[in-house]
Amino acid sequence: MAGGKIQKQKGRQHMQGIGGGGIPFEKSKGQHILKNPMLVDSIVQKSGIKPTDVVLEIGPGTGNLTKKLLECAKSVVAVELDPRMVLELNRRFQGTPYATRLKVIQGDVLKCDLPYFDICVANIPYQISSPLTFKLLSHRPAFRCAVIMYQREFAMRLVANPGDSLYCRLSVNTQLLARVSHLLKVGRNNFRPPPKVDSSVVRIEPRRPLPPVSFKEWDGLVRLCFNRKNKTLGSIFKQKSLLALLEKNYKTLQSLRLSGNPEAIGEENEIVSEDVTVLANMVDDISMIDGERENGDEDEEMETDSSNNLTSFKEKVMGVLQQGDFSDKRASKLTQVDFLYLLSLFNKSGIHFS
Ligand SMILES: C[S@@+](CC[C@H](N)C(=O)[O-])C[C@H]1O[C@@H](n2cnc3c(N)ncnc32)[C@H](O)[C@@H]1O
Repeated sequence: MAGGKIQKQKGRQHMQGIGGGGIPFEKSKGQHILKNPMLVDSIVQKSGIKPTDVVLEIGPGTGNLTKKLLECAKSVVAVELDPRMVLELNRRFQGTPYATRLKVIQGDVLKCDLPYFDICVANIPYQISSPLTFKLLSHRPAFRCAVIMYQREFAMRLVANPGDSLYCRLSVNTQLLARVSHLLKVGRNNFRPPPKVDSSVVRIEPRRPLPPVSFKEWDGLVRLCFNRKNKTLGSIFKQKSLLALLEKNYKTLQSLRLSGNPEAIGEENEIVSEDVTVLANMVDDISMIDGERENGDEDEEMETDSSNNLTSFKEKVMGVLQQGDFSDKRASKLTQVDFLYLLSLFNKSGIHFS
């Protein structure tokens, strides 16, 4: 493995330890280098890389994982933010048989265009976990699988099932687009310097084909439901402000349709063409915290006998929930299929969430 001994950096709290070539690690860039060769081997082995594969590595650092990837793959494209690491990486592989099969892109992976790849294998900086995951999932053509090291809690949210305490909007949205499975638990002492949290390696396999749903609509509905994931859908959809918003959407779409405006949503369940871009955009606020609102921060519920315009719209919404037997259900227990069914029922009644 590359890298010398860890040295204490007095007075430089953002730098913890020295990497290969004497590079001080920067905490702000999530620089925690894998130091356990057996773990690196295990990650590569579980990735199932074929000799014909192009592998994308994000954040190669000093190249400990990169070297093992180069041993199995046709080629490796590595995207690294830190120019010092890029220099170190080039120095490490220069003059070796690997040099011609490694391409290093210097830059922020969230901002650069990703090339074609079959598999992504990466020990990523944890601060970009969410946007990076959805950037990968919106990449086309879709890759075969990604094997990624995440902070343990983030990983457990990705793979959480209905009823699990960590089941949240991140779980539902990721699992709509991909099959996710937990591969390995990784203790913090496998890294230099050790991070404050434990980690897990997760496998992500994009679904092909993707479910026929507008992701903007999907995320609109899921966001509402998980805002209060332990409340019944009946009580969530009784909120006056929510009903008013949905009704406004409903009326706008009705009038656009009547006027023949092409921007109006056409056939129910039609998939809009910009969907893939939407995936990358909709994740900005999908973080580890699912944003459930505290009790006491409740919107006013619509009275059943209120005689304003909203009453009939509320009945329409309640009718949709009853039709699918959803009134007493909670987001925390709903499966992908449940959400897809609920969305289709709403859409069939002309109610939309984007
Ligand atoms: C957790 S370290 C992994 C290093 C190496 N792959 C290993 O396992 O030993 C994360 C690496 O990602 C790089 N990095 C941080 N932010 C990045 C970004 N936005 N785009 C690309 N690389 C980034 C860091 O400089 C660092 O080298």
